[in-house]
Amino acid sequence: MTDGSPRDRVRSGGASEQPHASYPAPVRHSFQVDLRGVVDLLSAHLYSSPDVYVRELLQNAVDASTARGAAAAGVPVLVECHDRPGSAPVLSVEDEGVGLTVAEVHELLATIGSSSKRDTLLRPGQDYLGRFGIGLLSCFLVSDEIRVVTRSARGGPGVSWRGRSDGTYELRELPDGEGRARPGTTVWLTARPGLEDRLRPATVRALILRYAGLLEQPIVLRTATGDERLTGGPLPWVGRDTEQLLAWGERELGERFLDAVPLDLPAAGLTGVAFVLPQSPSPSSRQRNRVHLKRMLLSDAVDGLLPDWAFFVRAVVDTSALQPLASREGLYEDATLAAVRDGLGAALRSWLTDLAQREPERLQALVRVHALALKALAVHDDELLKLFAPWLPVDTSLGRMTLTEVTRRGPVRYAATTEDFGQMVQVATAESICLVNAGFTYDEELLQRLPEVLPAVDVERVEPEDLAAVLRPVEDTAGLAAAAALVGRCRPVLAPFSCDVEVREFSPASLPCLYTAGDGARFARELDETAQVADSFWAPMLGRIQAATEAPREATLVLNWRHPVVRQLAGPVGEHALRTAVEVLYLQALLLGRHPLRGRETTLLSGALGRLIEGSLDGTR
Ligand SMILES: Nc1ncnc2c1ncn2[C@@H]1O[C@H](COP(=O)(O)OP(=O)(O)OP(=O)(O)O)[C@@H](O)[C@H]1O
Repeated sequence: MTDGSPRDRVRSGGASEQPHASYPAPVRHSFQVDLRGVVDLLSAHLYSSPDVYVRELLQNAVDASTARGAAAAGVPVLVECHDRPGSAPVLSVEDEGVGLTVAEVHELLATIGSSSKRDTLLRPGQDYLGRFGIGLLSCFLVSDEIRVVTRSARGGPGVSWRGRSDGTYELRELPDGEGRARPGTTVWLTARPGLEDRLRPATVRALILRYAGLLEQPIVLRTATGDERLTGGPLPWVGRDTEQLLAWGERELGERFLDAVPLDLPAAGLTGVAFVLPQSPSPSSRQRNRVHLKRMLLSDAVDGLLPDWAFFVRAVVDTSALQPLASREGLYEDATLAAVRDGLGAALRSWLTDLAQREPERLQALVRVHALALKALAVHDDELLKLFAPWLPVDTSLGRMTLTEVTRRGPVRYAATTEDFGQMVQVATAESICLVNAGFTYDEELLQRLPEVLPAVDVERVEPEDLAAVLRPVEDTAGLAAAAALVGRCRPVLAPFSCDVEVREFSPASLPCLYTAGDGARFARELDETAQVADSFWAPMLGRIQAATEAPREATLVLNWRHPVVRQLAGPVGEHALRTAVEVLYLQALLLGRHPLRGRETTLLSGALGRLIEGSLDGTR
C-alpha cells in the first residue's frame, strides 16, 4: 500500500522512470555555460599566461594540416599581423588543412570540450597535438571575438563563424566567391583593449619561436616588413657534437653548462639532450626540464621527466609518446612516463660510467660541483659507488679528501654526526688521526656500504666516549699517583653535573681538557635543558622521564696531563682554588665541544667567573 506521498514516489523510482498519469512528462534541458566564467577559470587555473593562445592556434593549424597530409608536404602555415595605426592589432592564422563543414563547425567549434582528435589519438601512429577540445577557448584570453573562415576539404560551401566571449556565436554559409577559395581554415583575432602588445609582430614572432620553434612544418610570419619563415628543419640537437650542444644550450637556456649528454629513447619517440648544470642546485628544488611534445613546446619547467636524483641536469627533449595535462604545461603521470623516467635514468647512469672510464678528469670536474647528487646515486648502486669512490669527497679531521684517499690511510673511522665530529676533531687533527665527518647527507650510508664494494676496507664508527679510551694514559710513573689524586679531588666537584673525571695525555698540549659524552649523556643534557625552560604543564612530565632515565655516567671531563695548568692543579692547591679551576675547565670543555650550557651551568659560569675576578683583584691589593 502506498499513500501517494512524495516519499512514496521516490521509493518507486522517481517521476522520470514511472510518470504518474496526473503529472506532465519531464522536459529535457541542456546545461547553460557561462562562457566568460569558463574563460576566467581557464586563465586563472589552467593557463600560465594569455600568450598560450599562439600555441593553441598553431596546434590546430598543424593538426589540420597533418590530417590532410599538408604538414608532411611542407605546406606552410601563414601567421599574419595586421597592425594598422589607430585600430586594434589583428592577427590571422591560415592553414591549408582539412577545414570544417557547417555541421562540424556547430559540433566542434561551438561545443566546449568537443574535439575531432580525441578518439583517433588513442590509436597509435596518429600525430595530432590537441585532444581536449578546449584549446580554442584560450583565444578569448586576448580577444573578445574569434572569427573563423573555413572550407572543408571534403566539399560543401565555405563557412564563416564568429564566436563571442559572451557565449553567443553566428554562423553563415558563404556563397561561391566569398571566403576561402581553397580548403583550409583562417582564424582571426582582434586584440582586447589593454592587450594590444600580445598581438603585435615582435611578440607574435617571439611566441611562435618559443612554442613552435622546433616544428618541421614551415610557419611563415607576414608583417608590414615582409615574410619570414620561422620554422622547419631538423631538431637542433641532432648530429651535433658536445661543444656544439653546449653552445646551443647557452644560447637557448642562457647558461654555460658543464657538459651535455645526448638522449635517445626510440621506444618513447624521444630524443634530446641533458645539460649538466654549472652549479649545484638544492636537492629539494624542482627540476626544470624543457619538454616538447611532437615538436611543440609543452613547458620549460617540467618536473617528473627524470628520476629525482638527476637534479644536477636540465634536459631539453622532444617526445611523441607522452601525454600532456589539459593545461599543456605538465606531463600526465602514467606508466609510459614512468618507463621514460627509468629509461632516461639508465641513459644518464651509463653516460657517467662511460665518462669515468674514458675521461676521468671530466668526471672529477663534475663530482666537484655535484657531489651530493652523485652520492645520492651511488648510495643505491654498488657499481656506481665503486666507480665514483675515487672521487667522492668527504670532510675529515685532516681536510677534505676523496673516499679513496681516506681508505689509503688504513681503517676508515667516522663520526656519525657533526656534533660528534666537533667534539673529536681537535684531538684527531693533533694526533694525525683521519676522522671522517659523516654528519652530511648520504655520507654515513656511503661509508657503511664501502666494505661491500671494496672488501679490503674496514669502516668503524667512532663516538666521543671512545676517544677517552684511545687517548694515552699518563706516561711518567712519577706523575701517575699525582694524577690519580687529582681525579679523586675533582670528581666531587663535577658529580652534580653527572660528569666523571679522568686524566690522560693527548695532543695538542695546548688543550687542557676535553668533554666527551655518548648519546645517553647527551639525551640527559637535552632533557635537563628542556625541563628547565618548560612551562608548568610539561615540567612534571619531563621530571618523570628524567627520574625514569638512569643517570648516565658516560660524560667525562678528560684533563690533559701535558697541559701546565693541569699539572699545577695536581700540586698543592687549596680546595677553593681547585673547585674554581675545575669548574672553569669543565665549562671551557663544554663550550669547545659546542654543547649549549644548561641553566645550572650558566649559574656556575657566573659564579666561577666572579670568584676568578675577585681572586685577581685580591692579588692587586
Ligand atoms: N584550424 C583548424 N582546422 C580544422 N579544424 C579545426 C581548426 N581549429 C580547430 N578545429 C576543430 O575544432 C576542434 C576544437 O579545437 P580546440 O583547439 O578547442 O581543441 P582540440 O585541438 O581538439 O584539443 P585541445 O584542447 O587539446 O587543443 C578541434 O578538435 C578541430 O576539430
